[in-house]
Amino acid sequence: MGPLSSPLRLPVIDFSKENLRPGTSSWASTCKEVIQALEEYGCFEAVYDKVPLELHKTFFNLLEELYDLPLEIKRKNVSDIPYHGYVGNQPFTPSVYQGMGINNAATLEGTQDFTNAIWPNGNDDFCKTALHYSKLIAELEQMVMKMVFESYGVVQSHEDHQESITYLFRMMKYRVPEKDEDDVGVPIHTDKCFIAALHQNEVSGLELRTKDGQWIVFEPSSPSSFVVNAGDALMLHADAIDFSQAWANGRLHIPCHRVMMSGKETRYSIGLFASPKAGYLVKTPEKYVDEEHPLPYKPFDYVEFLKFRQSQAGYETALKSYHPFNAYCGV
Ligand SMILES: O=C(O)CCC(=O)C(=O)O
Ligand SMILES: [Fe+2]
Repeated sequence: MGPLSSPLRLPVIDFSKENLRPGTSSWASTCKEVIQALEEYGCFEAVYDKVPLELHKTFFNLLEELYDLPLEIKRKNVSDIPYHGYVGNQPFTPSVYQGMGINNAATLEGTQDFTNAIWPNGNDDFCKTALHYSKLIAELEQMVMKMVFESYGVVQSHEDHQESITYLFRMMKYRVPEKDEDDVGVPIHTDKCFIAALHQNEVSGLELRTKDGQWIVFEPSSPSSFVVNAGDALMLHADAIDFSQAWANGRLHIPCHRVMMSGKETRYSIGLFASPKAGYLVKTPEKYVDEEHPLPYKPFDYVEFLKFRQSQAGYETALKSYHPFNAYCGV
């Protein structure tokens, strides 16, 4: 096989280094790799062994048990925010897909709320494991976000940013399509969050689109790998910074992606999505706005935005643009 036929791969970035701490040379070189990858692909493969393999395995076993519960139990995972609760077995969702969500994940309250809704007598094992697991993944995302802020020269805003976010932990099951059944697991979309970290069992299916329209199938190079993916809210943030500070090449790519099912095995995956908290107004910090650099987007409430996306008007907007922030809050 010549180089032309070798499949495209995501950049691989090692987050397992011993002393990956701000101020060290490995931190500085990893920052560079992160920004290059986010600007070119909007995503990368993070090798992150702070989540022990045993924990991945334990959690994915619990996930199988969770999905073996009757549908009426799984439907107890409700949320008034679109795609934050149980999704599946409805005419408008892909037939092979089911997803459930822990809101306010990486906190004891959030994880307990989920557990108590599904198991009224509690399920300590699930609760503890999900909490530990999501906290470790959140640490990876926090590192990546700190690197983004540092690279764009606004590291002092990272703490405020950290205060403004909440985590949604989504757990997905994709069954093998039947003969002649649609093999789409998740239709093409961009994530709406700031940043997401995704991990899968040994079954691939996640495909991410490059700037020039080619599809990269995520084939992890190690069992400790995550896809780190930039969402629409991060583009907004980076645009604002870029705008105000006239950074050359400071624009992130937000990759469209999808899940396609093939083969004969059930796919499980998880994603931790860092998003603005409900009621929190996403806006360009005032210090970046002046006559020369007018507001790039109108301030908006993220959860209201998600609700808009769910409405008929939002649906029609999404058909026209994969980057619906412009349509929703463009100046
Ligand atoms: O299952 C996956 O790997 C990705 C799912 C996804 O893109 C999403 O839930 O937004
Ligand atoms: Fe996604």
